[in-house]
Amino acid sequence: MVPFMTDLTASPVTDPLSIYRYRDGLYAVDLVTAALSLDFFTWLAAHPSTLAEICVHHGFKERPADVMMTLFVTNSWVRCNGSTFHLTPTGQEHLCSGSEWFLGPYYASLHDRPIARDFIQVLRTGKPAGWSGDKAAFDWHKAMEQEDFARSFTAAMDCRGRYLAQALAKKLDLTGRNRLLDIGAGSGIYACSIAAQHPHLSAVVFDQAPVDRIAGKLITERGCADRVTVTTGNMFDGLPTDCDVHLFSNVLHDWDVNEVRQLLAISHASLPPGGLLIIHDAFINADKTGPLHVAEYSCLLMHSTQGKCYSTGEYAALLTEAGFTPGEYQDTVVGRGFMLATRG
Ligand SMILES: C[S@@+](CC[C@H](N)C(=O)[O-])C[C@H]1O[C@@H](n2cnc3c(N)ncnc32)[C@H](O)[C@@H]1O
Repeated sequence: MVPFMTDLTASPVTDPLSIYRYRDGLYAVDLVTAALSLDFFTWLAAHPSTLAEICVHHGFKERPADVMMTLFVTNSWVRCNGSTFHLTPTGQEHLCSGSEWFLGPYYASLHDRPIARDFIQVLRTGKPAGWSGDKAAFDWHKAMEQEDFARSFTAAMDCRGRYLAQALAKKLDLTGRNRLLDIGAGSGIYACSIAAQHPHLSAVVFDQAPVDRIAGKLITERGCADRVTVTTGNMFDGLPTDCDVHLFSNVLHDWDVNEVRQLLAISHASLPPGGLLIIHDAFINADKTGPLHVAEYSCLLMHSTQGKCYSTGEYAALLTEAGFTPGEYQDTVVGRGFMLATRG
């Protein structure tokens, strides 16, 4: 077999963790600021509430409210007893007006930051920022149909994936598997890295135009074209049926729970019995108490996409409902990891 031109099995010499962390966690402070601008913590101290009660009282939608409460629990400002959220002593002392240690005014000069203001809209509409009725606003999915935006977004995913994909590929046991379908593949860096690490596999990169063309060029440049091909399509319309491994890498986190359900059902319908599904992403833990950097990253996704970082428990339930047998979560690098599931 001819080796790929780029060694996609190589790891970097140094650790880029802090560089990923700044980018991933960037929006969390704006969500904290938004909550303080509504004096949310003072209200919660007086009214311990379930997520549904918080949503009803404040007119919030469930997806953004869940991301917000997960951030606060993860920071130990709020705890969840049963299904009721209460302020912790830290939250009561530093986040409630009336306390001599209240830090709200320290954040007041940040209230008008554009992202903090967006968060109030996202909490109230449930729609990603820019989708809330402003026609001129940014629509990520529409933008991805434009060549220039698709090229720069795909480059962003590609450079991030160069490190994450080799780490994932090294942890996967794909013995006895033949052909991988990388769904919403972007540049194809995951398909190429997995094929490089597992030389018996072929792979299909599945994405829509113009990302398909961008991926095709990169796959050729990396010397992977003899084993990695591109198929163009809309994943919501169905998937090729000739693969025994499916990969959703950083795809499900862009979508709300109904679309995740739909995508898992489509994957189930296209895999053979015993087929393997890999979800590669940043996962909240099962009891939704961390990790902090994933709770922070989820703020960015909640702001800009229709999704969030789902918990391992939420994925296990959705996978079971779709007819898969979910496996344990496994870590890779920089707060990412994967869950495997077998098609029943
Ligand atoms: C966040 S990127 C993830 C790219 C890559 N899997 C990774 O891990 O970096 C989401 C990808 O899903 C693709 N996508 C979005 N909607 C899609 C659809 N309906 N059908 C196929 N691909 C889609 C986008 O074009 C984009 O490449």
